[in-house]
Amino acid sequence: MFPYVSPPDESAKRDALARQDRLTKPAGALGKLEQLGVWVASCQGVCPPKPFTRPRVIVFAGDHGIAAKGVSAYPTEVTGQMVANFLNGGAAVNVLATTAGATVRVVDMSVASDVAESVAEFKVRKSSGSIDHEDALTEDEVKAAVEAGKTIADQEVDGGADLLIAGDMGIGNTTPAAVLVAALTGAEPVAVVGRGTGIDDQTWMRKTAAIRDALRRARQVSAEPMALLKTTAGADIAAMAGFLAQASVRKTPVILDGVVSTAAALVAEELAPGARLWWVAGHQSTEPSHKLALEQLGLEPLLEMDMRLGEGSGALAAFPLVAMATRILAEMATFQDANISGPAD
Ligand SMILES: Cc1cc2ncn([C@H]3O[C@H](COP(=O)(O)O)[C@@H](O)[C@H]3O)c2cc1C
Ligand SMILES: O=C(O)c1cccnc1
Repeated sequence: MFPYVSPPDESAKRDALARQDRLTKPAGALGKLEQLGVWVASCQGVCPPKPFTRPRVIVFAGDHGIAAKGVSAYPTEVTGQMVANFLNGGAAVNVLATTAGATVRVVDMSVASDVAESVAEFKVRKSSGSIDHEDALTEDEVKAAVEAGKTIADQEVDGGADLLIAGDMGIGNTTPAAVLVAALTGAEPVAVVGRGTGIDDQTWMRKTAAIRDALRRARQVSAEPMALLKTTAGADIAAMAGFLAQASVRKTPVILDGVVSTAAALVAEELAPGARLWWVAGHQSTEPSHKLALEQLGLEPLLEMDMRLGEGSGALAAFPLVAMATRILAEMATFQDANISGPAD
């Protein structure tokens, strides 16, 4: 389904590393901002790198059958209501994107209600199977969802997007995300269960039992990414996996968000090995399985802000750092340009 993913450009990386040392600062003094700038240059295949002109957030919305088991602090109808909020510009993702200079697109992959025709082009179904005892999707549905994610990445890159973020909206979605992380890292249910939207202890117990039951089914197919998505993800998370894989095929850098986008990323790395080299982790959310997923991908989060929202919010909070890192490498004067003495020898 996905062609070979080539890694970011080594020669641009070498040029970027060398240029960092020529800029008017003590060598290494901008710390991780320097590494980030080098990563951007290697993704773009050019040094100095180009400042981002069209960072894009795609919010993948979908409901989850498992929500009926009482695993969230909020009711299912919030998913559709939040899609309307995104379209009206009133959600956290809208404000953060505007502040960061990014734009937002919403895609209804599997919301339980009909929200807006305008964002339902790729809609696969309403909600998903209750993963504690049945598959989330059928074979055809999972293929359509991954294909939709792939098409959306193509549309965005063809439309000029030079940095991509996948956000999530779906009541109950931290349950399938936790199951995916457990299935792909070998962790136990209690190590991956989190408080999601802010659940109480009773709900936590129901959620842990749901994760345990779903994990029993997921483990049987954990070596086959499409079967794992069919068993465990909804159409929203499956589309996100296709989107993240295709972003790397299209050599476009991605900032990962929280536990839901990172769970999708774990599967994307299975679908398209090497894709992870095109991603940075925007933040580490408070969900315990997010840390496990990031470790498995070998990604260190840029921020730790105790955020637990999704929607792309953590990735957007990190975007200004990525933009700064890029412009530092592109626009700072070198010692030679500014006629400043280099290190004493
Ligand atoms: C108003 C509201 C806005 C949100 N935006 C993102 N989420 C996030 O919280 C939900 C996941 O947590 P859980 O698994 O506990 O349901 C998802 O909708 C996710 O996108 C929201 C949740 C709510 C209530
Ligand atoms: O980690 C996240 O992105 C997250 C956490 C809680 C609820 N929704 C998303």
